[in-house]
Amino acid sequence: MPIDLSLYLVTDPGLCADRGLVDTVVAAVRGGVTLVQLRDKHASTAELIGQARRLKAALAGSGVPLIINDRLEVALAAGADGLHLGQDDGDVAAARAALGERAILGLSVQTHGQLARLDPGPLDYLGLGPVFATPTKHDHASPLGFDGLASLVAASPLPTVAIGGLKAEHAAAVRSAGADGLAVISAICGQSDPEAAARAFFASR
Ligand SMILES: Cc1ncc(COP(=O)(O)OP(=O)(O)O)c(N)n1
Ligand SMILES: Cc1nc(C(=O)O)sc1CCOP(=O)(O)O
Ligand SMILES: [Mg+2]
Repeated sequence: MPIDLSLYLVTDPGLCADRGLVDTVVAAVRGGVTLVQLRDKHASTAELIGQARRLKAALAGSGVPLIINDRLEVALAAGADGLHLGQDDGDVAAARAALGERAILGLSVQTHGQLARLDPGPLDYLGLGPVFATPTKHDHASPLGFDGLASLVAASPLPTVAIGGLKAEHAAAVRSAGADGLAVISAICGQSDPEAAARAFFASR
């Protein structure tokens, strides 16, 4: 089945803390989120596996896949639906071999050079960013803006999702740039009503 990248929620332990990770994700899915990524740069492997299993149980029956950020062993142990890797997070061909053909495998891309060097074979989608500077990721690359995003999308051999500083009011411009969807953290995770925050991304459709 093709992946629906329309609205991709990436979680953050700090921003989701008030409402709790699972409640935030469940509410966001009610609001229309189509894909969820568990991203926690500080949790131990055991903690991440526990979080992933709880999220997977909460998403059961929703049709929304659970992707794990960075950590192949967590994706495997938790039976997650996929993995998202950055440029320095490991070998995509090895990840595909370990996860199997049915898993969803994504890769972050920031430059045309990275695009030119990648082998799309093992991959399902690319995360392109950051569109804007964002305090949520301190080590992000130079912002692309919408023109830079459109240029990468046009050269991409795979479906794309834009990320970095994106809010509901950017949905139309991201789609005009040709991306298949938006990935967001703070526009949903940090909000008091994650369901309404997610719904707002579809308001201008
Ligand atoms: C959908 C999506 N796109 C890009 C990223 C960033 O991945 P990476 O560059 O590996 O940075 P970290 O998220 O690991 O800090 C992502 N997570 N998801
Ligand atoms: C996880 C992540 N990756 C980025 C990239 O550019 O690859 S930007 C980013 C953080 C996105 O958070 P927010 O939606 O709050 O700006
Ligand atoms: Mg990473």
